[in-house]
Amino acid sequence: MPDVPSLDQIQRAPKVLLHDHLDGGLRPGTVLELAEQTGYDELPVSDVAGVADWFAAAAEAGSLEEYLRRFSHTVGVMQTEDAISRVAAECAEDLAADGVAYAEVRYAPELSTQRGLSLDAVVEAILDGFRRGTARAAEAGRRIRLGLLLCAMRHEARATEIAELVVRYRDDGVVGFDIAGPEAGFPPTRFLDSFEYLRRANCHFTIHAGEGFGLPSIWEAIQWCGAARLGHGVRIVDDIEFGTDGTPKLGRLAAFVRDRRIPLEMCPTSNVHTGTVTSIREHPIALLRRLRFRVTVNTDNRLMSQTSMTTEFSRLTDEFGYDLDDMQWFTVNAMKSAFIPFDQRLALINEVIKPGYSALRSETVFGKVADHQTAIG
Ligand SMILES: O=c1[nH]cnc2c1ncn2[C@H]1C[C@H](O)[C@@H](CO)O1
Ligand SMILES: [Zn+2]
Repeated sequence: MPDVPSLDQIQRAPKVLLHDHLDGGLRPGTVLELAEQTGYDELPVSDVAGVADWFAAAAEAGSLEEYLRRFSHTVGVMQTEDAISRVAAECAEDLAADGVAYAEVRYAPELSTQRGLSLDAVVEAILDGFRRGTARAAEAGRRIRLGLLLCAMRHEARATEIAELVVRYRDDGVVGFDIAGPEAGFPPTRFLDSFEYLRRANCHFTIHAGEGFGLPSIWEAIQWCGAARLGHGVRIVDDIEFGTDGTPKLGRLAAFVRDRRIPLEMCPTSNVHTGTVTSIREHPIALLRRLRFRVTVNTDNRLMSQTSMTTEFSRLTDEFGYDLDDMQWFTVNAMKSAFIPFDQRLALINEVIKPGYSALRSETVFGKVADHQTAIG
């Protein structure tokens, strides 16, 4: 019988997050305050509970396109350097409080240029916020390290500028590139020149693929563009068949993804909300974990999907009975797949993740011994 971790243990366990959108994780109260401070008057609601509920209605979106509509209001309040920096600082603090030891948070700087900010100013405001938030978390006794991924929006045409921005800020906390936004109709090869440029510059990138569109999108992301990781990648299961005896048979693309250990940045709750999967129970993460794909667990959008790393893991534990060993497996997978240098990843695995899980495991063992002694004593 596996040791199913308690909610408190899941929260305290060191976690690694590779896929989290800065504009998908604002505190509801911050959305309201920033709207007032920056003169943004298009919020559909005017109290904190109303804001939280309004964004949470994304849970009923049912399609990626509908889900994405909610972002116009978070982006709407992220148009000044102070506002962006505050959002980034709170993001660092919130993730640290959730027990995240390392996170790569992503944002599309082009979204914050509506009032004239330059792309560079947006990036600097985020990095400044990360520094302040990380320091505040450290003061509260929580250590977190953050990297920034810059996204280009798939339905716009600024990928070249954003790729250049990644190169410009690579030594200051920007660790990679991504494309985000509607997937159907905007295939990865639309940005092939940007991906080729980044490869020649030895930069890392992931691509949202296999969420709002299927295998062709994943195939392009990997085989044409050279993505190091897949954002979601859920629909890789379309390339797995089952024999009459239930034996899974991998198609060539699925086999390639597994053989090459291409990380899948899976976001279970978000996938339910975008209609990519019907429920957590039906989520392919269980099958892919069993088949030993390099699966990782992520939040995507904490505000819209009302989630956190603790919530994601507790939902998975409830549905699939995952224990601390499983949690550590997902976490080490994520740390191995991060875009920071190898020696730093290794240090986090050996000095933070493994000792953290060992401590939790011994707690469980000693807890049992203590219970047993109480029972016989
Ligand atoms: O799950 C997603 N798929 C594609 N795009 C997404 C997802 N979640 C957020 N985005 C978009 C909306 C944000 O405005 C943008 C940058 O963070 O990325
Ligand atoms: Zn995403």
